[in-house]
Formats: sequence, C-alpha cells, structure tokens
Amino acid sequence: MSRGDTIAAVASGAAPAGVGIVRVSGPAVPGLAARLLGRPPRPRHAHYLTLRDDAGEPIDQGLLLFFPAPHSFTGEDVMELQVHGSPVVLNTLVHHLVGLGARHARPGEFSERAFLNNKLDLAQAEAVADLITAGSELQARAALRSLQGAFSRRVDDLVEAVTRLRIHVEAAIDFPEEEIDFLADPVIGERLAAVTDQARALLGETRRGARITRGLHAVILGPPNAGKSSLLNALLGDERAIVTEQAGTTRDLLHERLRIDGVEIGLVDTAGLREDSEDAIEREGMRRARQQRAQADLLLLVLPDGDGAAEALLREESAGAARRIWIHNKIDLSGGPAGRRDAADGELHVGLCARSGQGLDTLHRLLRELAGASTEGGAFSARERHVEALAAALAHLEAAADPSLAGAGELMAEELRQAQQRLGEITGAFDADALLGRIFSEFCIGK
Ligand SMILES: Nc1nc2c(ncn2[C@@H]2O[C@H](COP(=O)(O)OP(=O)(O)OP(=O)(O)O)[C@@H](O)[C@H]2O)c(=O)[nH]1
Ligand SMILES: [K+]
Ligand SMILES: [Mg+2]
Repeated sequence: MSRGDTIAAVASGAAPAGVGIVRVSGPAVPGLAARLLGRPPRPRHAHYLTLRDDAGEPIDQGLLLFFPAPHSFTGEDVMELQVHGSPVVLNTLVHHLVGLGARHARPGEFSERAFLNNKLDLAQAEAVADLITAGSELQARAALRSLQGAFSRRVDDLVEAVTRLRIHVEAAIDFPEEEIDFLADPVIGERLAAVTDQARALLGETRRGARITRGLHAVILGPPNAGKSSLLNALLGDERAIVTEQAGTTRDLLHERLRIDGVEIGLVDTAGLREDSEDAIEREGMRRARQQRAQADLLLLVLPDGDGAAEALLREESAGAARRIWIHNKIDLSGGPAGRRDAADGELHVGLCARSGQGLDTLHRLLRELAGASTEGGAFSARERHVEALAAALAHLEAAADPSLAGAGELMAEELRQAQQRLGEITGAFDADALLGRIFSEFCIGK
C-alpha cells in the first residue's frame, strides 16, 4: 500500500563516516531506480553504479538496493543507496532525488509508513526509536524484544481476553430474558478476575520496561561533608566532582551517567542538606537538591557512619521516597564494617569508604539489580505512555469487577469497552491521529 508520494532522506548516522545510506520509499521508487541504473533494478540485489547529477556529473559511486513492496521496511517500494559517508555526497544525492520528484522525509516518516502499512504496530515503531537511542546493552536488548513483538503480543493477548468477555456480557444484554441468569453466573466473575490479574501482571512488567527505557535515575543526598561528591567520583572511577574538606563545596547539581555491566544509571550529585543556612547560594543549592529528590527513582543517602543526627535528618528529608540506599561512609574513621548491613528497618544499608573504595563493590551490585539487570530474562522495553494506558485499562477492569455492578450488564460492558479502548492505544489498534503525530514527530529524520 502506498501513501501517494515518495520520500527520501539520509538514513545513516553522523557523517563523515565510511558509508552513508540514503533511503527512498514510495511509488516512484522503481522509476527512480531504473533512471539511476539505466535499467530496471533486480529486487534485493546489490547493483554497483556511478550516481550522476542532472548534468551527468558523477556524485559518487556506490550500491543500489531495491526492495519491492510489500517486502520492505515501510511496506512500500524502497530503495537504499549506499555511498561514501560524506555529508556533501549524501546531501547532493538527496537533493538530486528531490529534483527527480521525491520529497524530503519528515522525522520518523519511514517508521510511520511502516506502521500505517501494518509492518509494525505502534509499540514496535516506538521500540525502533528506543533501540536506536539505547545507551546500554540492557536497553538495547529490551528494545529489540519489543521491536520483535514481545510486548505487543502480551497486549494483544489481553485485548483478546477482554474482547471475549465483552462479547459474552453484550450478548447477555442483547438477550435480556437470559440476563439475570447470565450475570449471576460465577464464571463471569472468575473470568473477569483472571483478566484483571493478567492486566495487573502486565502493568508490573510494563513499569519495569519503562524504567529500563528511561534508565534508573539516582540522586545522591546527604548533609554537608558526608562524602557525596567523593562517592560520585568513586562510582564513576573519575575525579568528576570537586572534593574538599570545606562543608558546602558542592552548590550546583552535577549530572553524570554511570554504566555497570551494560546497565545505565543517571547519577546526580547535590549540595549538602542541613536545617537552614544564612548563605543564599547554599540555600539555592539545597532547594535544587530537594527538587531533584522528587524526580528520583532511587535516593543514595550518604552519611558519616555512626552519625545519628545525620541519619535522623535524612529520614526526614527522604520521607515518602520511592527507594533508598543508606550509605554509611567513612568507615575508615568509624571502624564500622564494609558492605551490606542488616538493619531493623529492613532497608538497604551499606558501609563503605568513598576514599579507598572499600565496600563499593556491594553498592555496584545493588545498583545493577535495582536498574533492572536482574530482570534480564525476557524483559521488554516500554514507555510511560504504555504504563498510563495499561493503568487506565486496569482501573476499568477493576470497576467492571466491582460487586455493585453485578446485574448491571450495561455498566459492566461499558467498563470493558473502555478497557479495550485504552489497551488498543498501546499498539495503535484504534485510530488516533493526534497520538500518531505526537509519537512520530519525536523520531529523527531517516527513520
Ligand atoms: N576519611 C575519609 N574521608 C572521606 C571519605 N569520603 C570523603 N571524605 C572526605 O570528606 C570530605 C568531604 O568530602 P566531599 O566528597 O567533598 O563531601 P560532600 O558531601 O560532597 O560535601 P559538600 O559538597 O560540601 O556537601 C573531604 O575531605 C573528603 O576527602 C571517607 O570515606 N573517609
Ligand atoms: K565538602
Ligand atoms: Mg560535594
């Protein structure tokens, strides 16, 4: 199926590079290919050719590959031109193709056509973007699983189960003489409970997938001079932050990326927190630190080992936080043990020495687990958008299962219909033009 016009763009990454690729998709492709080659192209064959401009001047020599519809990325006739990865050559070539009737592709337009031609569903198309921008092996592997349909299949299974239930309930409404019996049937309640459990399980995995895509965001908090910047440097294995014995050394936020065994974690160093300060700069630093706290998936709470007042301050400062690891630093001074510590609060506590690195391996291991590496077995990537849609679908399923709805077939059917609708948004099973525009505009050109 074709979208009418033919689009062209550089599809390869930053030039200069050894090879660059121009991708062309649309009905004009066979004609364009024949014109460039001087004869019709053979499908999926690497033709070696000299590409020439209108005046017959050579632009470059390279390869032409033709993928006839529907067996191509977009599902349309597609041509890929492999040339030298020179920005000048690539731009000249695209310009030449535009002169021959193609149009510059918009960002994400190739993927959008793939979606519109049913080559990919929406979640898979998003996985293409997430795979391309993956910053770690874990993210890349998870995105590839979603691209291959691991996530979409789970959503489709759930849609199928909701649909079957809906048909059942709506049939009962259409045949009112049987409605009473039918809606009292315990099988309905059981099936609804099973579908709700299925949705809840998938929501959990989708949240994990979104966390993998986003990458874990950890914020280091603690009183002045606790060794927060020393810890950041020790984790990164690099003297990124300034460390001095002066309390209040760090004022600004320092954002860094930490990679542990193919897992990526965002780390933020912050100004030391204390009750109050006369210093306007320090106060602003504390305000920024607290602002970061709200956005964190994980707080690394650093305190001098054995400092009860610091611990009390941090309990107050981190109340209601998502997840926290307590880091009892400077064990060389306290004489406390390195590594995991059992604590009455059941939370994660680690003794370490940021200066020597003692105990750091334990922290590395914990971070790696919290970042999702322990869920590697089959984890798929997802996005916040998917989490929201699934959570909304689950709420409708729970509403349908509400005992007060027993016997109210229409209300139950309506909740199921809405659950199905929200699930359909994930894979794009339902028409949603506004949604498409938003999703594909975030892609880069050539994708
Ligand atoms: N003995 C010892 N000193 C440490 C350790 N970690 C950090 N320090 C020292 O503690 C002092 C403060 O360290 P920083 O890393 O600047 O502490 P901070 O929490 O970032 O301080 P502010 O940015 O001022 O809030 C420095 O003199 C560090 O060398 C440790 O494990 N043992
Ligand atoms: K300091
Ligand atoms: Mg500091």
